[in-house]
Amino acid sequence: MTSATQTMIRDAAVGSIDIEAVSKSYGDAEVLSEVSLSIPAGSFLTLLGPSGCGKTTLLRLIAGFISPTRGRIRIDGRDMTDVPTQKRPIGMVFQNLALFPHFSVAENIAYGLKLRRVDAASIRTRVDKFIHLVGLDGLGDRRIAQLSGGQKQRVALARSLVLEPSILLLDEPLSALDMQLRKQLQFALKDIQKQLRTTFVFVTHDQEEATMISDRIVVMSNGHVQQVGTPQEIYADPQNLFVSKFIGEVNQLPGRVQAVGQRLAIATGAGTVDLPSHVARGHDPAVGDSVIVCLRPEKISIHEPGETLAPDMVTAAAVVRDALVIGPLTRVTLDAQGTRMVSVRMTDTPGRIASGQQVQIAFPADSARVFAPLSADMASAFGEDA
Ligand SMILES: Nc1ncnc2c1ncn2[C@@H]1O[C@H](COP(=O)(O)OP(=O)(O)OP(=O)(O)O)[C@@H](O)[C@H]1O
Repeated sequence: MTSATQTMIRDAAVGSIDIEAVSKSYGDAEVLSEVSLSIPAGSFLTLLGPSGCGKTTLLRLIAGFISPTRGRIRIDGRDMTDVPTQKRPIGMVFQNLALFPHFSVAENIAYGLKLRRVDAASIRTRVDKFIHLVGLDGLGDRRIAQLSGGQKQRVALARSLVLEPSILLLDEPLSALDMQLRKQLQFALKDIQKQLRTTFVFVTHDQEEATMISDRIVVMSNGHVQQVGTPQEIYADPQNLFVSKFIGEVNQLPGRVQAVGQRLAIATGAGTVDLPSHVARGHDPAVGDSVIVCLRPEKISIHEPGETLAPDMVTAAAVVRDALVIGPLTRVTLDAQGTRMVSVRMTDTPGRIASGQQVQIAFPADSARVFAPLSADMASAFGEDA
């Protein structure tokens, strides 16, 4: 880290946000329901969910563009619910950049400082610092019209950050960029956030993007928070079927509960599976309940029929449909007695895999998760009937 960036590091104690039981209605329609969320100062938090789930509404509430119907919003412990936007310690970056096209990069970045009547020498130093921070060295004199989409987005970022807000709100800032540029900017954003320790609240509907850049993710649907956690927690231990399906790929075995107690016996199309009862999430399954057994593809291993496996492995007979090599990983699609399953393994894993091959698939019993089926409104987010 350069000494220039060191001087910009803020006190990590500022920039915390507390959202307390916030609801927002438009007419009869409640678009956010009782959302409570604590965002620590200096963290990178992402609001993730399908279109229309309320991400932008929550961001606009934090910004103060709109007011909650119920609930309070605090910043650094201070009630900001009725404080106007310009008095909140907040900067914003949107997909629509609203840069001044005929101004240079430096003039765009300097704009907010000039409005604040900062002296010319300080403006020059700060603009140079932030041009460097966002990786635009040497482009200060370029017109905005002469920049690529990614470079423009970097200017927008610098223009907000140069005002040194303790919180930066970012609403799908990368969604107009092509994949490669998007990846570069994701790394740049994460790096800049780490250096400055500004609190970033980032909105996306792209789960891969959320997983790449966030310290913590808030998964939302239909105006409700479904789960808050690190990307790893949310992937490894989703608390309901919506989160499980929304983050990463998941195999689903619909089934009916046959026995409960210390173990759960669940009859599925691929046979009866016997699981420890602690793998159930979000509900206590009862005998007769319809449930969905979920498995991440990397938890499913492929073996010769009849091969003896460890006692904690759940097994089922299956036929290989196809195997696709994607660099270091091979994605194997299987038919487990009528249920489509996907297994992902390292390409250099020993053992032959060929279409039509009869195999035994297996997974550790405690790697499964058992959920209640999706409600109709949640199923619609995946284009499904419940
Ligand atoms: N001013 C408004 N008046 C009425 N309804 C609104 C208004 N603003 C948003 N909504 C509704 O609130 C819901 C949440 O909208 P919001 O923009 O927060 O969703 P989002 O998760 O950001 O979606 P997207 O990813 O598509 O931007 C939607 O059903 C939307 O139609």
